[in-house]
Amino acid sequence: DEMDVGTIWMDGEFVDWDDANVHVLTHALHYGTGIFEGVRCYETDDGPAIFRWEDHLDRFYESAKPFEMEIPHDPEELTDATLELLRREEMASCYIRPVAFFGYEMLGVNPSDIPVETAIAAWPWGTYLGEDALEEGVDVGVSSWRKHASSQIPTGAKMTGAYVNSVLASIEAKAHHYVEAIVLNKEGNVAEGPGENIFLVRDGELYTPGLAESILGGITRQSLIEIARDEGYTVHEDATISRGELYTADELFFTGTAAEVTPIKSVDNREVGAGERGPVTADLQSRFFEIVEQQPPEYADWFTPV
Ligand SMILES: Cc1[nH+]cc(COP(=O)(O)O)c(CN[C@@H](CCC(=O)O)C(=O)O)c1O
Repeated sequence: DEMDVGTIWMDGEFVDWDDANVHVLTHALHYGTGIFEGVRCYETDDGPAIFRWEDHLDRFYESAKPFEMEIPHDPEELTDATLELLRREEMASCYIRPVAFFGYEMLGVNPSDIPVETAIAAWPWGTYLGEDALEEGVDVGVSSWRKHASSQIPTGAKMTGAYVNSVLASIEAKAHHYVEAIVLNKEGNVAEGPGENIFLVRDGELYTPGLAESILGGITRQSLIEIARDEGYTVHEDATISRGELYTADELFFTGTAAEVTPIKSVDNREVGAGERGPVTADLQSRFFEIVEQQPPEYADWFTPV
């Protein structure tokens, strides 16, 4: 199949893609008790380099904390395994998916005696929201499913089971012929996308919901905040954005490892601004891609060479 790039690292071994399997009574399959990361490696002017690897690896271990999950591999081992995987597969630009999960022992909700399994896969992954999404922008719909509150599931952690919320929102968006959803939190204010953070531009200033809005603290979000400020923009990073403000925004865009910087051109069939990628979005999008392709010295610590 088109994703098969050869080998996958599983608990210390490199195994063939087709042999990277788990038992059907794996705890995480039944109860959503896995944690994962999404990381991009970019082909830069100085060779392939992973974008903000340390930040993603930090979040990987943080995501395990609410489950009292002990990942039986230290950061150095996972870093070496990832670099070795990318070198073996000779992939310059790719998407890296580390995952750790309660494996197979016995079922029952409590995972405390279940062994933890860890795997790292990588494959080429193009534009997340469609071929022309980065240039043309995407049409999105506000979901009728609300984001679970961080008091119900820690939204700062990338827990596999939590993504049923994102899946439901995504199914609904597609059913309504939208490319993607925007999910509101239980207060009815804007949280994020199913797999992305969101930014709003109004009168040249940027606004993005903060952690109190039950969002994932995205690494691309953090990068865009820093890049925008370096470019002289004012950024409100703990904004509370109401649904109506989505309709009257000058510009909207998603950020994420997979989504990168994707303009939003309409919400619930209302055009955003001129109904196309806005000027501030275009400016920050091109600066983001310039950075990930050229590794400029001022952002050098964001890159781990392969
Ligand atoms: C809910 C959610 N919010 C925000 C983000 C952006 O976070 P960051 O990647 O650190 O900037 C992601 C990443 N979504 C990952 C999974 C996508 C998938 O379909 O699976 C990703 O972009 O890798 C989310 O899943």
